[in-house]
Amino acid sequence: MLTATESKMDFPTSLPTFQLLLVFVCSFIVSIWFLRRRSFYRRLPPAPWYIPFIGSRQLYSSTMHLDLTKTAEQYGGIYTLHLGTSPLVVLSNFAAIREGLVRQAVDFSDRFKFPFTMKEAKLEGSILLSNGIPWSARRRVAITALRSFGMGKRSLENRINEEARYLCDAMDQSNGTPFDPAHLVKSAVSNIICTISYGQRYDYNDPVFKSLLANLDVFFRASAVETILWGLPFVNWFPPLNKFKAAFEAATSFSRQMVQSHRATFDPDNIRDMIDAFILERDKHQDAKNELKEAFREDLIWRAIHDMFAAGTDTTTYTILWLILLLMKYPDIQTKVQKEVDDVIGQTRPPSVADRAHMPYTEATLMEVQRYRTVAPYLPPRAVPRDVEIMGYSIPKGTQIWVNLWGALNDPSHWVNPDSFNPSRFLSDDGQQVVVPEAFIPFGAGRRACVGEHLAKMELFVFFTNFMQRFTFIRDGTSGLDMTGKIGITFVPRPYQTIAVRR
Ligand code: HEM
Repeated sequence: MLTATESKMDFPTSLPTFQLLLVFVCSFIVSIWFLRRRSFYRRLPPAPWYIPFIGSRQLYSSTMHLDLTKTAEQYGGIYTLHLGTSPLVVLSNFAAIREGLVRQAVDFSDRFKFPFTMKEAKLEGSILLSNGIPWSARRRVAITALRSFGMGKRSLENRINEEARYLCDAMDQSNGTPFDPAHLVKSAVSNIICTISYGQRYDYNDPVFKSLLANLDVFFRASAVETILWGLPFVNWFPPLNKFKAAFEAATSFSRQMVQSHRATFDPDNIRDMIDAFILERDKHQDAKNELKEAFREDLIWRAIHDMFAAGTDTTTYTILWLILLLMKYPDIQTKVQKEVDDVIGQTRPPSVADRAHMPYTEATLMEVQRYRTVAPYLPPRAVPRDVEIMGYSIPKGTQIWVNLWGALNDPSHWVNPDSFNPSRFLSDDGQQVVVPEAFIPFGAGRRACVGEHLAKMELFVFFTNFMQRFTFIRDGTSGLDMTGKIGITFVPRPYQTIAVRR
């Protein structure tokens, strides 16, 4: 039998053996994990050169849409870029985008979580930037509200026609002299989503409305480098980001106040607009003990409403501004649309969405504007929720995914001469039918595709036909027709002047 002293003396020899074994087992596990990880990373799609710790030059480019598309010509439709020290995978032609967003929709539908999450931004209340059940529940309420208060409804068509008349009247005040149409178009477009979301429209000169739109612009016009900064974890305090924080605070305080005032007058038997629809949902789930209660938290409602306002204003506005610029550049196309408008609608009756079916050339022109100068050239970044395989490559869980819509809309295997502006590409041989190629995806694809697609198409058609009933847009002799545009969160024309000549 061992004495206490002898048994204590055993420890110095047995403990290191145990520790050694532990270290060995841990090292073995870590090595296996590391080797598997390394071989997994080795199977990432091919990558062009990049600067360690800074990343790939394509991501810092002021013509990012073109650079991403050019890279696909060399590396294929799926490739890897680097942002800081992290790889990110780009889906950059139609085949790759369809494979990810449609065929593997479950794994490619999450948004990347931006480290730029100043507390006030409340990304967890967003539609555009949240994930999981809260995202799908909010998305569902927004789509239902759009249906109830808008999409496809005759009352909304009347509202858009009414707004188009305000807009044409405001343009008419230029009396045939050059003017910049940006503020007028933006105010008119924004008034449609304001009617649906807040239940009211605003005068184009209302100072509160003007400052709301100006603050929205600060965000959407962020440069490529600035948006890259939002994706880095350690720069939240970085002074150049303060202007975005201030603009965000100012723009969103509007939605916050609107939600408060709606709450004060809320009547569950009279749902007036989208804010009321969200308040109703919140009341339904307030006693629940699940994610829906969290999804519709009272203090988060404004966030989803702000998303609808922002996404519904910027994209449609700049599509119309590209349209006016292209009409000036291609007067023959403008004349053809005017003829179709005269033949089908005439000069006196307000346009109707039902006319679309009889106006293939007008429809084809709008589609070609959306293809040729797509306002959303790349989608808000996504991330894969687990390790996934795609097109023979492996992408580790959490990797950021970029989707280059510009690549799909200019993919030479789907579009003949993609660099030329040609509405006829969307027409049947006899010019009587609209043909929609599968690679035409300006509103995205899959589970996260744009919730406002139908509304946007309705707005584009009604505004366009109202313009063509009343005006011919011609260029101001002194200013050029610059098609290069500017990349921010959306792709917009540089400021320009037009002359709206009364027909
Ligand atoms: C010409 C006009 C428009 C274009 C080109 C456009 C395009 C897009 C695109 C490309 C996306 C990203 C889809 C994805 O990630 O797969 C998107 C998302 C979204 N759009 Fe639009 N959009 C337009 C108008 C609108 C309008 C009028 C509204 C609101 C009424 C709207 C609300 C949204 C929202 C809320 C999302 C986020 C969807 C989600 O993450 O689930 N958009 N849009």
